[in-house]
Amino acid sequence: MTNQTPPLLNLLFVLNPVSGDIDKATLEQTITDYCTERGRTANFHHTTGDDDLENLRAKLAARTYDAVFAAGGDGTVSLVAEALLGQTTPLGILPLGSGNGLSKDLGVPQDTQEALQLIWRNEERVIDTLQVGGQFSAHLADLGFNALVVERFDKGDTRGPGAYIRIATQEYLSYEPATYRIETDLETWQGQAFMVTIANANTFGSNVVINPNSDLDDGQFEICLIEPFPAAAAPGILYRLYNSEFDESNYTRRLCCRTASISVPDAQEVLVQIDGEPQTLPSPVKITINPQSLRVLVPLPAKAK
Ligand SMILES: Nc1ncnc2c1ncn2[C@@H]1O[C@H](COP(=O)(O)OP(=O)(O)OP(=O)(O)O)[C@@H](O)[C@H]1O
Repeated sequence: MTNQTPPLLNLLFVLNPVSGDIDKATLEQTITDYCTERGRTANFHHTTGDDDLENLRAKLAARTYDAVFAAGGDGTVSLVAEALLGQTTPLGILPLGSGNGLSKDLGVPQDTQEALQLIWRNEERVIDTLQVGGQFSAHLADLGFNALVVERFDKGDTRGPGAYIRIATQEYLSYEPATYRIETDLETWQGQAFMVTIANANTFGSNVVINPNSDLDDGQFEICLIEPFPAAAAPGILYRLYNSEFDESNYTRRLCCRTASISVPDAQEVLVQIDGEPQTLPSPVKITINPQSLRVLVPLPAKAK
């Protein structure tokens, strides 16, 4: 569902200074100039990495904004989305992270100057979000291989896509898939998996399409399984993942559902990656949907610009 918005005049930009290893020294001035030229007011809030959700909520409680833009990667987008959950204020995205998955799913331009056009040419879309083990997720969460790589990435000194690929290659060589038990409102599946993705959206920031042809606003989500595969099958699986052919592989399956519970038999806790952030959660991990819970700004369709 999309709606034309009234002019957004008073804007808050939530800036993550470290995301994506991108220098943002001149970003505030660029945004301020762009907004001033178009009769908008730009306000700024910087994340610190500590108590960011509480601090942002306090800022939003103290003053009303017409829209709040996340200027960072998926973690920053998720932070702002959670602060705006269930409210009428829309989320805008300036993609400035390592991967920027949700912005790609929403068709937001990856170039900052082009993305800034969202402040005056936009429409609003209302999307679903998820609760994964009690934690908010606007985009994608997973257990298994990717969660492990994200945890190692998070502990490392280097950000950006190059560091992610280097760690993934190292971890793949020694990775042992776990057994998962997945109970949804419709079915039960148990078996070994290389990774288990809980998908509200379609595409990882790396452009891997883990959940093709699914909607962000259909009241349901998908659990996308990649089962253990021989090394010789890896290039074929990767090819399918980059070409929206997830269901065409012999090693993949998708469960579509409204609620789910995922456990690793005999494990008390599991490592879960949620919107790019690694977390250790008690097993089983329960997943529920927050239907139509977040307003997001998306570009106007091409013919309406
Ligand atoms: N000032 C800061 N100093 C250090 N870490 C910060 C700061 N502000 C936010 N963070 C941390 O940044 C992380 C979120 O980064 P974000 O996801 O936006 O960018 P990214 O990881 O580079 O990109 P992507 O998620 O697209 O791969 C969170 O872990 C958050 O705690």
